[in-house]
Amino acid sequence: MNTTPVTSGTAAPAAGQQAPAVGSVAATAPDTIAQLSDVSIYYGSNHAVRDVAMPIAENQITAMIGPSGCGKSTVLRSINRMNDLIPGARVTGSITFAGQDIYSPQVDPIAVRRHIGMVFQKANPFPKSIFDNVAYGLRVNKMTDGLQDRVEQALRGAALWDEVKDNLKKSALALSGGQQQRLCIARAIAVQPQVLLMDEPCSALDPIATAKIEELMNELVNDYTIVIVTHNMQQAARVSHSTAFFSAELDDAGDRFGHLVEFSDTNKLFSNPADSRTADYISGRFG
Ligand SMILES: Nc1ncnc2c1ncn2[C@@H]1O[C@H](COP(=O)(O)OP(=O)(O)OP(=O)(O)O)[C@@H](O)[C@H]1O
Repeated sequence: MNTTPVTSGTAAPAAGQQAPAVGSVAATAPDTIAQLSDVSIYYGSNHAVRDVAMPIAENQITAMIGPSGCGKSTVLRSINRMNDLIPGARVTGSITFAGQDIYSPQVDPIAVRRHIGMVFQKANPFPKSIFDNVAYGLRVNKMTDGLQDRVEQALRGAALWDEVKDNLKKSALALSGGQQQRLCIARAIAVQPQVLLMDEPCSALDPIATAKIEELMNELVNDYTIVIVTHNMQQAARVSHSTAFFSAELDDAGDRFGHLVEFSDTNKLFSNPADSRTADYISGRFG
């Protein structure tokens, strides 16, 4: 991997090129692009998530499952420093990306978010044209050489090009919910990140649109590393290579906190979980 630091001066790659990797890889195994170690996340005085340790494997899909409030979205957002945008939120422990601690003071969170993009639960296109939505991040990141090509590539990558190529000037808000979510994926991949974080990307979609996104994820994983939070255990079982099962417990003071119960190969987690709490959850006895 390249050793470009995550600073605001990170050079933009040319159209068609993958963004350079960040940092040295000395501290991580070759197929581990990110590593969470002893991660705790606070909202003010609320120690909401405790002691999470898990790897994120490169060019694989990692799923995070667990009951509501166990901290899945909180952990997901910590992987690209989106929690920085929430007043009072704080992360301790370490999260490395390509061997570099993304919370180190030298690291620019905006550069982190260009390398580690995000797609949200509810499609959130800007009230702009389809073209301008995809071009948005490219313009912000000054990646405007070959802009038309970059937009086309991103829309092709998100399996949306054929449906919109004759209407690029149309408002993104006129697209269907599933198309809007694929547009948001196109917007995220346009700046050529290495990791895509997806927070329940199908929860607002019907089964057909959901199937399209799952199919798309299977294609995207050839070029990107994907981490998905999902409430849908079947979805996690269908699409992911590894699964992290989170749960929530009460501490001695009666405060509720989320933690990682089990992380393993998806097939193993669903067929032969190591922890009885995982077994209870996946069999529907809890949650
Ligand atoms: N912006 C926030 N400000 C304060 N507390 C928050 C915030 N977001 C989450 N929390 C708290 O952190 C804990 C974990 O919430 P989080 O949304 O990460 O869980 P989750 O597993 O993703 O839940 P769900 O499946 O319902 O989306 C909860 O106690 C929640 O109240």
